[in-house]
Amino acid sequence: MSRQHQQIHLAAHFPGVNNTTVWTVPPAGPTTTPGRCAPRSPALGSQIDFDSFAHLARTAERGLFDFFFLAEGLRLREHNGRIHDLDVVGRPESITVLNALAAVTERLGLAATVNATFNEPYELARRLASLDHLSGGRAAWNVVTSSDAFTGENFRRGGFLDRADRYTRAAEFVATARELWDSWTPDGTPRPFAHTGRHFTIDGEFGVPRSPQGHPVVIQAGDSDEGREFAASAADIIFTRHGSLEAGRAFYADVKRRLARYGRAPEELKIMPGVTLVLGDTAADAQEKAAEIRLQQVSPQTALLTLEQIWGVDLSGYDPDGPLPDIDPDPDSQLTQGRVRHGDPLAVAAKWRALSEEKGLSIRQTVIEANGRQSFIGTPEAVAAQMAEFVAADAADGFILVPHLTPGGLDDFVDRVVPLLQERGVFRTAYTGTTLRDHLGLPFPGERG
Ligand SMILES: Cc1cc2nc3c(=O)[nH]c(=O)nc-3n(C[C@H](O)[C@H](O)[C@H](O)COP(=O)(O)O)c2cc1C
Repeated sequence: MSRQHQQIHLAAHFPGVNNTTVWTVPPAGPTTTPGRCAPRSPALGSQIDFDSFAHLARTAERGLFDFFFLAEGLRLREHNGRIHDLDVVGRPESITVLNALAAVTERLGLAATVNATFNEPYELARRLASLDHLSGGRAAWNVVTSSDAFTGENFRRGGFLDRADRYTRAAEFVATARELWDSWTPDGTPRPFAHTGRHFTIDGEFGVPRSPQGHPVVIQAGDSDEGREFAASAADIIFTRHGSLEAGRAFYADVKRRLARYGRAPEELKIMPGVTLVLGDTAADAQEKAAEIRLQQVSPQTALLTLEQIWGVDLSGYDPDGPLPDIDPDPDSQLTQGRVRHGDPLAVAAKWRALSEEKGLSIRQTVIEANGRQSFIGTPEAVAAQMAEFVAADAADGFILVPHLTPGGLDDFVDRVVPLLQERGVFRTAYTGTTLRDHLGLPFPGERG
């Protein structure tokens, strides 16, 4: 075998739909100020400027990454009319941004998060096939399934589903999109399509010729049993939150085991956790930086609102630097609005109380301790070694890196860690193909267009 080492796949996540990002661009003033909230107006400029997207994408391509990834937040998280102070407002629509990035990159895959609940197959299949054409075979679709009424209110028809239906719709959506993509022959002849199903009944002729990848790469993000099953049946990549070695190994084994049921080989679905990292010249330096970043990511207001998501009651009267509330959560509360779900509120509250008591932590310190851990902290050598170990131990096939600074947060990784991964023989030293399917080593559906 020429390849002794398991190869790592890398993607760059452009932050911006929650409080991961510490908006210190440019770095004015001390970065150590506790609880410094992102000023909205300077942040607004850098998150919309095309230069920000282009910088991160070019950095990822310089680092020979597999793809660039845009998340999507259709509505800001809100509690009692209060919006999370570090959440990003006003992010441009993802596929539009990726079409523009296709013009300033050559090889990098371009992945858009688009919701299967609030869109329609014909239109989305057309836009993704168009991106695949314009980029020469680099398009990917992260299929998300948020279906809450709060987000649904944005859409004309109320647009939300029962939780139980969100994956049946997503699965039929992806299958229908693939019927449309397959309706043109590789030599350029359109054939009529007709789809009759529970969620969609459509027929006609698809407007876009077969694209270079045949089917844009499909990514799934969702962690429930139905979500994993949907990924095993239909996705090329899973974007997961399981970033620790043990949780990663359990998730990896569980998901790969499901593939055989669909006649698929384990390598046909790549598992890529979203991870954060902090590099330092020494281990102590990295730990110190990591603590500063955690403090910035969890402002006093973020700490209280995070707690409200669990407790389900208005906690605005509590002091973020004081102890946890002694009242119990309301598990049936409608107070919290948004995407983040922490699991059973009573169980989470009990866990957080125990943590706070054991270590003598305030509300804010508890949230930081429970939620704010970075995945890889250390010198470039240590981080490269840990990443290689993860992949060798079957805890992941690669990583979606979520930098905490935009747009320069990946520069250090590309300059200092990528060369070390290459030296270890676990990461490419040049792109060998032109499409995202080539980078990922994924099969091409049907005949190559
Ligand atoms: C790693 C990860 C990233 C996600 N990113 C997004 C996103 O960018 N936009 C979105 O609307 N939902 C996002 N979701 C939410 C999922 O699509 C889904 O609605 C949610 O996880 C509930 O499904 P589940 O019960 O299967 O986990 C993400 C979920 C995960 C696990």
